[in-house]
Amino acid sequence: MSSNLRFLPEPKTVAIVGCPFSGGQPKAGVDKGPIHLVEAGLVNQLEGLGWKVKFDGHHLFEDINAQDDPPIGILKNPRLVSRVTQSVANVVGDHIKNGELPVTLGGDHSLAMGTISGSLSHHPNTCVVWVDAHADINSIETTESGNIHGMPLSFLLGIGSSVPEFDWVKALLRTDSLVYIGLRDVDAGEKAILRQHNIKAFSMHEVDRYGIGKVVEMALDHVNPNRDRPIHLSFDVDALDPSVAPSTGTPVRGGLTFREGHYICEAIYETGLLVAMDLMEVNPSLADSVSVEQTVAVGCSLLRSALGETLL
Ligand SMILES: NC(=[NH2+])NCCC[C@H](N)C(=O)O
Ligand SMILES: [Mn+2]
Ligand SMILES: [Mn+2]
Repeated sequence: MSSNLRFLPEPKTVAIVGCPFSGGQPKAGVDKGPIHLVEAGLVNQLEGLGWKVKFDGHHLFEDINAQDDPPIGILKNPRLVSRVTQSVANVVGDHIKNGELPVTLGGDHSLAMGTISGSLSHHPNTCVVWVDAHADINSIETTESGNIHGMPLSFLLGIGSSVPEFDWVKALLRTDSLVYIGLRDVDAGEKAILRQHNIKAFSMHEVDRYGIGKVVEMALDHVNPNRDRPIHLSFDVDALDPSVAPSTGTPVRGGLTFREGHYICEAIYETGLLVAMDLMEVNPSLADSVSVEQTVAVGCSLLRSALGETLL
């Protein structure tokens, strides 16, 4: 059987990049997300879909003492986040070079600075579909929290003043190569950035108006009109409604339904253009055990949908 993914040779191989990292935001526990996803049986589930699965333990990150990592401006843990995401960029890039599909499990969404850099290093023409309640595009000038998980896209796009600590991030992503789905909690400074750079976003308002089928089609028409560019799917579990995925650090009501979230993954798989996926912000320390189990299960099932599971 030949791979249904255009940029992936046979035998179709997924490399799980578990990233137990929480330094891009203040809540403990999000570093346990990847461990829970793997313990829930993710590897077997993907093998069940016909994938060869590579997973040899979670990524080990260097640690930097808090006192050695004072804020830059108001950015918190800047050196730690920079080094960790740089190592993730190398790992993800290497998997793609080896002909594998990297699936990165977060951990907080600052990790996407690494994963997307990794994708772009091998496929410079990659477009990004960012599924999130948040825009994660604050610059050093606009961030109010100083949490870098709210900022990865500004670095990747080269928006705002550069922060020397993040010099390794090559601003290789073009503003017309990014599209959002699911936004509903966007900071004032971020709204200004989206407007100024004409960045395409389908908020929950558009999901309500057009339906998810049309929204995904319009999103792909924007970044990938000829359906020939590699796609990096970065999925923040908080894009889903908190009733669907409660265990996450920054839940926002009014989110995607279970089916809408899965539809996005199914439709991206159907393009045959997926080259990398992130599943971020699962935090098993937040909420009760039933909610945790529910959130972890939904994370696994989103990943299965993006890797070809169908309903029939
Ligand atoms: N990946 C996330 N969950 N991001 C939440 C970001 C929230 C807020 N916009 C901030 O800059 O801090
Ligand atoms: Mn989010
Ligand atoms: Mn996010």
